[in-house]
Amino acid sequence: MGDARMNETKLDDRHSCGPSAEKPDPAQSRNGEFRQRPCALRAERLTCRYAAEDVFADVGFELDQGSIAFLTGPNGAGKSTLFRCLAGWSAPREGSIELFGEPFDGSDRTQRAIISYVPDVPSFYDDLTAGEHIRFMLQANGMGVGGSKAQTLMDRFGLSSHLDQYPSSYSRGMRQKLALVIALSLDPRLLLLDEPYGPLDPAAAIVLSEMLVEARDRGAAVLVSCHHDVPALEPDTVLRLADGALMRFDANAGLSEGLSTGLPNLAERQ
Ligand SMILES: Nc1ncnc2c1ncn2[C@@H]1O[C@H](COP(=O)(O)OP(=O)(O)OP(=O)(O)O)[C@@H](O)[C@H]1O
Repeated sequence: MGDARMNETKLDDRHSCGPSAEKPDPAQSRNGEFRQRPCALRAERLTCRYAAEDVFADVGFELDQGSIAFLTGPNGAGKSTLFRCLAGWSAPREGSIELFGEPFDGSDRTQRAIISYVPDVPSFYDDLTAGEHIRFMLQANGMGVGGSKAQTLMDRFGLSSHLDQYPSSYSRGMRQKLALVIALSLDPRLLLLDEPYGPLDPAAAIVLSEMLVEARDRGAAVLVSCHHDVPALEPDTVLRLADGALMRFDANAGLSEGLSTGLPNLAERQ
């Protein structure tokens, strides 16, 4: 289920990723000028490990507001581990995360409130129906339950007639849709989705893509992990995590981090 959020935050409160006077900024371009752009998320030199082994080391990237990035990579590369770090669910062994220009370690509720994170296997309360989950999450985040956004999202996913059922009686795809409805109905400024397309049928996958484009259009930053091509969605950036390192492909420039060609298809990137 999406991360609990305590405050509603306006999306148009854009923060520039420009450098502070105190420290050098990795956004500095080759000619020494700074790229002033609205950065939602910045990870610097992240290292995560389980027991004595690093899953990845020295990983960094930026995600702009109003943009969608795909996170790809083979099984076990560390995508879910990276998501948990970015969502503040676990601490990196080394490195730092900035959320809209402020240091983020997951301890600040106001910061957590602007993130919706849907893990690869969303979990739900046993004794709440789908409708009760939605109302609970909206109330917990100080949002009115009378609004139609969650209802509209349920309609679009074909779940409206299942509001009174318990998620435990849902199929895997239905549970994924419910988690996505909750995450999106909270109007997050940063949306972290770990393999959301996996259990969705082709029609639902297109609906999700439409929802993510709408989220991007209203200024949200979206990071989505995926193993296969995603229908009806063009990312702005593709990140590939493999062998403990992160590569970045810019969808417009088609070039980054030493890669000299445009975007290969996702299957080639696995
Ligand atoms: N709780 C844990 N304890 C120990 N090792 C773990 C734990 N969670 C994950 N790992 C290991 O960390 C590595 C990265 O796992 P992770 O789930 O982040 O990869 P992934 O890229 O999301 O994989 P997939 O594409 O299969 O979902 C794997 O080798 C995995 O076995």
